[in-house]
Amino acid sequence: EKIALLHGAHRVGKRTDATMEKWRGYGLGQFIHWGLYAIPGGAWNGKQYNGAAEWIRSWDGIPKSTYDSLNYSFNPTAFDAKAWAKTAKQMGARYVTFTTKHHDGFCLWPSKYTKYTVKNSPYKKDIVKAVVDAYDQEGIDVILYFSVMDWNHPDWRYDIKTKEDSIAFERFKKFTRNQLIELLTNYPTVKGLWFDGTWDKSWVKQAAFADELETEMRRLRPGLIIGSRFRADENGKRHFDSNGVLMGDYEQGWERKIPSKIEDVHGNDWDCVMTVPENQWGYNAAWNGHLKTGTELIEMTARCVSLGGNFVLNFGPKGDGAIRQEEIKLAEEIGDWMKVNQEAIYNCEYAGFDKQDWGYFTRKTGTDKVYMVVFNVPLSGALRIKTPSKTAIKKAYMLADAEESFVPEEISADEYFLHLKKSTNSKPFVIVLETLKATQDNGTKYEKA
Ligand SMILES: C[C@@H]1N[C@@H](c2cn(-c3ccccc3)nn2)[C@H](O)[C@@H]1O
Repeated sequence: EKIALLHGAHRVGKRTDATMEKWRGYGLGQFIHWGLYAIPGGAWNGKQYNGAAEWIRSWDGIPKSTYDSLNYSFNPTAFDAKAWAKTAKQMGARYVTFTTKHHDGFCLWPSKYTKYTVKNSPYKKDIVKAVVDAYDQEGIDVILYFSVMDWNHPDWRYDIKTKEDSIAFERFKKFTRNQLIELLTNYPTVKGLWFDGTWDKSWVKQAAFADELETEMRRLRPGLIIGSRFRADENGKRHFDSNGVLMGDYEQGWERKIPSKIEDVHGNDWDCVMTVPENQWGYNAAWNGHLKTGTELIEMTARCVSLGGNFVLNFGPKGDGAIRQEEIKLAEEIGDWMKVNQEAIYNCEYAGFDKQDWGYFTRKTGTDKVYMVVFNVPLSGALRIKTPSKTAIKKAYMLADAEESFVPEEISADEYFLHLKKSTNSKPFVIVLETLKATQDNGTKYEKA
């Protein structure tokens, strides 16, 4: 039984416009977390903090006013947005999500609405503009990350308990709206906004304001892409409203985690944003714990695309603006793989085949072309395929070398083995399946492989 909502979802199901269809097909994206937190890089007075480096201001023992004065030390002499964009291009990223303002409130653009910006730093220049222009030139779409929570702003509140809180937070809401309109006006080519810092009660109570602001931003920038993390409905429900309907254009809940089956995505668009270490977004000089390898990140990319989402890999440039060597190396490894196999990632979607242990199926959107992205060759060398009912395999061949083809062995109704030659693949590889859906008008049951 649906309940009446004024500020819940305003659309059921996926957006069908061209801008969103392009977003849906991105496959692989880059996240960049950069700001004052990159200067301490997870350590303060020689002491390493084991939390996320971009949250260091919030850790006990950090003198907040000293942290806040880091804008006077911000002078990234090695910052080169063109070099960043080239790295992203080389990796095969089709879009970038870039931090304009993180929780600490420092703005990487010269906002008119606060002094706490790059303009009041030795660097002075508009970093957001440099990034937008450089990525536009590489043909990589730009999404701007914006944290509503702003630890620096005197009117920010975690909750609204007193009349004074309420008066202050009204000022904060105006400030937030001003900055968002400013970003959309200054950088008209950006395709969307990636909101964060929206979980505290103060903002969750602003259902009507946030709903109206989202509507205003969409009017100002038709086609703008905004995810489910921006606002809550009037009952405080986030991501999914009180009727269980996703708010915004895609689900933004997959932070450092990936859905395991198609049912988990509820027929919505979604992106997964992922760190190389367990949980470091901003630059941390000491990367501890497990660092994901190139192959692991390629597998995460394939897994996301196989379940209809995009995989967005995070980079945390250093305080001087250079990207760290470990990230450059990962971008090269991923890029080398994408150069050969990008056809199985770009403009692909959930294939509708049963998941198999050897890897992931993706489908070229709107076609009968299916890709098998293979990570785990079974000891038998036989790759099992269970096709959707009445689907035949017309052809099967290696994406990297169409001459290397397979004759599927039918082992039961709609179930086949592809027998691999005893070649030792050290890297994930892709097999193309050209399938045929048996339909009434093609007469015969359907042609066998
Ligand atoms: C995209 C990522 N989101 C930010 C984040 C959010 N949170 C968080 C932590 C506890 C509760 C709710 C949210 N931790 N990190 C990270 O700082 C990074 O920006």
